[in-house]
Amino acid sequence: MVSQSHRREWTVTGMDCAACTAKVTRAVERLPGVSGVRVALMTERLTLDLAPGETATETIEETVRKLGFGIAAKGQPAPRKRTFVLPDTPGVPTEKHPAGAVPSLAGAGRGADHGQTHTHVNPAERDRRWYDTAKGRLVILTGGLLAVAWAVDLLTPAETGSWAFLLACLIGVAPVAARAWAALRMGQPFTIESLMTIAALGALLIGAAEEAALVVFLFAVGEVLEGVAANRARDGIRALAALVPKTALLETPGGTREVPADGLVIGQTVLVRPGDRVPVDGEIVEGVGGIDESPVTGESLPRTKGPGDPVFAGSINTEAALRLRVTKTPADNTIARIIRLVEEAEEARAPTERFIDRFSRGYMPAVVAIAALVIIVPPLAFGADWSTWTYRGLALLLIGCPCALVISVPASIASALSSGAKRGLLMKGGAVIEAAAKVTRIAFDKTGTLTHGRPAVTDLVPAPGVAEAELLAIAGGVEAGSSHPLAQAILRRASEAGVTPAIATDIRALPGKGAEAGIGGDRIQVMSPRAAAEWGALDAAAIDRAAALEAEGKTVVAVFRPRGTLGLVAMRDEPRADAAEAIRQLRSLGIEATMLTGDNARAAAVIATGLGLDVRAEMLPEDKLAAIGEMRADATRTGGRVMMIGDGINDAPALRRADVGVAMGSGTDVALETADAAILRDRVADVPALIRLARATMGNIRQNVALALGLKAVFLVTSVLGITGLWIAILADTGATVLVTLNALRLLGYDPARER
Ligand SMILES: Nc1ncnc2c1ncn2[C@@H]1O[C@H](COP(=O)(O)OP(=O)(O)OP(=O)(O)O)[C@@H](O)[C@H]1O
Ligand SMILES: [Zn+2]
Repeated sequence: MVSQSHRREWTVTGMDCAACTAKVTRAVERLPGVSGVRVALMTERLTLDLAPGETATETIEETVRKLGFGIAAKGQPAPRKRTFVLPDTPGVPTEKHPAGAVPSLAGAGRGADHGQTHTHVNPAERDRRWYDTAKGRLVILTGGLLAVAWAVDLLTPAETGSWAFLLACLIGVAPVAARAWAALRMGQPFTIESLMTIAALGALLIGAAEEAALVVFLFAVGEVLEGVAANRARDGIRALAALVPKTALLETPGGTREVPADGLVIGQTVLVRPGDRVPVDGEIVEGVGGIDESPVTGESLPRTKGPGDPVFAGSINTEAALRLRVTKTPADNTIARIIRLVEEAEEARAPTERFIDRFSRGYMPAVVAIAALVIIVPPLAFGADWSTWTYRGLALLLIGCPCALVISVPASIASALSSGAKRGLLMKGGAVIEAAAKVTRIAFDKTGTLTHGRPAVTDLVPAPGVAEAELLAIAGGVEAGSSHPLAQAILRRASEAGVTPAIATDIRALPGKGAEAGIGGDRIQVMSPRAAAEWGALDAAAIDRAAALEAEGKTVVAVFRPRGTLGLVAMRDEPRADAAEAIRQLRSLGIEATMLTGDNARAAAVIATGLGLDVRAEMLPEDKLAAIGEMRADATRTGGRVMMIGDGINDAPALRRADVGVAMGSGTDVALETADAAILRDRVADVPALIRLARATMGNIRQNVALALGLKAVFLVTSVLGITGLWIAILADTGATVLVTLNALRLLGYDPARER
């Protein structure tokens, strides 16, 4: 049976905690035709898998609305709560250009737009004020009623006053009870609203009308505060989405036209004026200028780019007018993929989070049962006063709300993900953060990770009777089809020397060893001296010479054919400037770093000694996999994890084998999907930064869980003992939620680059 379910997305607003998302999930998954439900708190996204032909979206939207949340199809503006304004970036004008003011490439000079700095406000993201929302109106309603009741109480006999409080409480709790009722009808008896309603009505029963009215008001205030805090945590993700301009200047035969950026197609040419944000991933075809990629990669220094260089959507063109050829569809932009990754990461739950989820599911009913016992047992068993113990039981009911506990983990994780994304550190979710925090060993790929990955030819050693140019031409011929860094080095040198590579046939790569091809009737091999020696291709003098070059930290390849050796080519790849410092930082974090390389042992040792880390050289790709397996077995014994850092291009298997595979540098574009994490800048120092961020996040989560549980525990005891009352209970509950969210927000300002 071939049935194609389809996926649809909505934006759901007003969810402040994981209890809210659970409510939505459980209500929607019961609807006919719904097979898969995902609700993301921080991105406010509802994703449903619907049966073929299922279009009853009205029922879905109606259901969510009944629960008290706002909903709109993805891309439509949904009712919001706060104004969201992108921080003003000096010198960056908005993408709105006055009609007729579109400059041509020739006319657009440096600073064409200077002096006109606007604040970028995305109208779709313009939120409503808190007091416009249902929760906000509840605050005003309950607060107003409470004030009136107090006035009545002051000015009239006590009897009338308590009637005023009764009325205030009943009217105030009505909207809450309605939401509780809606959830109850969808099979969810225990929600914060139902607890609240029971507590308010119970307080009325025992004659605590004034306090009941106050509790309803404080509950409403708490809801608004929670919403504000949750929204703050979301801003990070929204800021990313707001980076890409909505319009682009498309070049057409009829001139330059302003078009929606999301309608661009590959191959079109767009104009990017100085000061503008780049609207799309593309390649420069004309113009040279500094590109500030900090919004995308976190790299703060603008890089000078010219024709042929790639640029990312969302980066800022700082000085010159540029003409770009569109190379990626807008949906496939690097920034779009980063946003998707952060969003999906937020939905991927960490083990800790799953545990808390399970815990809180059984927790609500347990709280209700305990509260019932507190109310019933003392009066029945010991003849204690009913109203005293009812009061204490109700307080316990309010304390029992698990909101703070349930939001503690996702709030920290969402903050950490946004904080990381801002700095070009991407992690795919809570599970990755948890594993990264536990890393005790890191395996580094050498080429392109610890080194620049752009070796240069240093020595050409032709065999007697062979000309340098001939050696280069033949080696270049074999390497012509290869993207291996060594091949590129040889080809660059050939082109610099004006040597045309020989024409080669049947080129074959020998992974971890070299390459071979047919040239002029001979089978030519370009190989590591070690592999060449296995062929018996090198004489003693050549072996000595290769060893001497390798001892200088160079990578040597031998070029030979069955009839004899043609010579040696030595190349050198410089370590990245910050690599040694990064390794030192890792060591101070208690992490053991090892370099894995296919390169020769002597050269590898020279580089490793310079950087101060262990090395395992002359490894074939499968050896690297085995080494990571060993390291994992070793680390897990002590509860540690193994991280592998590579450029993501040819080491994807090794990245997958590690507990945490991290793709680093420019190749990450390719690796975003396969690696667990990515470091967008070419910086080794971002590796310790990633570890620090992960550890800080786990620390933050521990603080949050302790804070939530601790506050609850303290007030649980004081409520049962009758030391604190109903309104303290509700304050403690929402207070804990707000504190936990604020604590999580501290991660947004956490600078993982700083050693502490
Ligand atoms: N295309 C090639 N041309 C010449 N030599 C090659 C080529 N491919 C591999 N080799 C030889 O095999 C060795 C190992 O190559 P491999 O690709 O496994 O490692 P690498 O990528 O150079 O280094 P690392 O493991 O640090 O990334 C190289 O040092 C080189 O001697
Ligand atoms: Zn809640």
